[in-house]
Amino acid sequence: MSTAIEATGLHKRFRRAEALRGVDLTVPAGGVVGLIGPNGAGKSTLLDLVTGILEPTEGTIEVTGRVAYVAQGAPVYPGLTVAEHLRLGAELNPDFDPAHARERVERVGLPLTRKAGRLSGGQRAQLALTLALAGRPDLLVLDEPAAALDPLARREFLADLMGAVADREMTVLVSSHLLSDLERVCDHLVVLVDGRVRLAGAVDDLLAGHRRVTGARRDDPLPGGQRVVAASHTERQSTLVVRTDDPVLDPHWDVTEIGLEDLVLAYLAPPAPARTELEVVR
Ligand SMILES: Nc1ncnc2c1ncn2[C@@H]1O[C@H](COP(=O)(O)OP(=O)(O)OP(=O)(O)O)[C@@H](O)[C@H]1O
Repeated sequence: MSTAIEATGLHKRFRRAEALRGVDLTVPAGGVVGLIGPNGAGKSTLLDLVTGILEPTEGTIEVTGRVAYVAQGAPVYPGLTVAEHLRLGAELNPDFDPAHARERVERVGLPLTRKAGRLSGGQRAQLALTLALAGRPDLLVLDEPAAALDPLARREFLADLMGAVADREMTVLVSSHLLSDLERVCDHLVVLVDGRVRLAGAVDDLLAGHRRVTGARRDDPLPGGQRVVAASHTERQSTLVVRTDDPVLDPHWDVTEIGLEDLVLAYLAPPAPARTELEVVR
């Protein structure tokens, strides 16, 4: 499988903050990659490095093909009309496909003569997405594209984005701090916490490789080689999220599958202490 993004040992320091603290990441080409993490995790910084707006302090990043970037808030020129945006796009970008842009503008119902400053938040996001797609990128990067939209507009925007992806060979890297935005649309997930990648992989593989286990509380350290991602305890019961490629056969534990939201939440929580390891009986 070819690679869209390859980052190795990526650090980015600003004067006061270390936004990225050693990111190693391989993003396969094709499909939608969700970048999720809490506020301040370094998502925008990583996207700025992917798009070449920023240079890393340390490490390397390689991106394959043409890149289009819709930055946070879907910036457009408020004083220019929709038609003027299309003309500007064509002038600035030799790869711009004006027919595609015009067809899309009509389809999503953007009035050509309306100034961008008078469009709704959802329409502005659509305009920014149209301009990006018309550049026929190999990699489309979107930073919190739906943040300003209400839930319905959000859903429509993301569904439309999925349609655009299905029509062509393209990788989409889309960031959000809301998993609900991403879980319906992404094939691949990267969880960034505190400037580091805490989890990355194909969604199907991630779901297959984790289980939630519950059982009567044990205070003694649990032997075994499987990694506990998160643990919570009541007086009597322990609930663990474990990373395991092997079936958990110990009858002490009740094992269930885990949904994507709970899986991501487990990785967003502070890491479980190393001693809480679960015995896996093969
Ligand atoms: N230009 C900058 N100058 C100084 N510090 C910065 C700059 N850009 C980002 N930072 C800092 O780097 C850290 C990561 O910020 P970043 O915007 O990449 O996070 P984020 O995950 O995109 O957050 P959010 O979800 O809030 O947009 C933060 O501590 C932020 O204050």
